[in-house]
Amino acid sequence: MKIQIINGPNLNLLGVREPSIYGSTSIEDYVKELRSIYSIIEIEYFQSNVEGEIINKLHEVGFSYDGIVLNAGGYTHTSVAIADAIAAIKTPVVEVHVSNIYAREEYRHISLTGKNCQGVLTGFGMKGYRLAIESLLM
Ligand SMILES: O=C1C[C@@](O)(C(=O)O)C[C@@H](O)[C@@H]1O
Repeated sequence: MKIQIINGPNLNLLGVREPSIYGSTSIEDYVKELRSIYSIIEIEYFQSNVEGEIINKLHEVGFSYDGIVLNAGGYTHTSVAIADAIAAIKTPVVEVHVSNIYAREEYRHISLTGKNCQGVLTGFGMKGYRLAIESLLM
């Protein structure tokens, strides 16, 4: 089984960036932990601050992988193109947000991408990535 985690803009700074909102665990450490918990799954990690690179990655894995865990960061709220890419591929996508987007600024309450995903997990901290993997295993 192959799962691709895709993180969007600024999420390379998880652990450093606004720790009161996003916590202090780095994504590299968290992915290591996930790989040790789910040793039978191939978990690939990709991060980009560039919208087109996220779309290219969705296309690249979206017809062969078993699941995609996507945190599109700020593009969640703005990117018709990422939403279209999710709709275009075959692999199920689970959307994750570390923070609870509904408890924050109003412009974060809209997810353009969520509608094309199998489901959305928001506000569970880094645990959201694990919950998304669990949902893909069911
Ligand atoms: O970059 C991010 C991170 C985020 O996706 C989250 O994981 O909580 C929430 C977004 O609103 C924000 O732009």
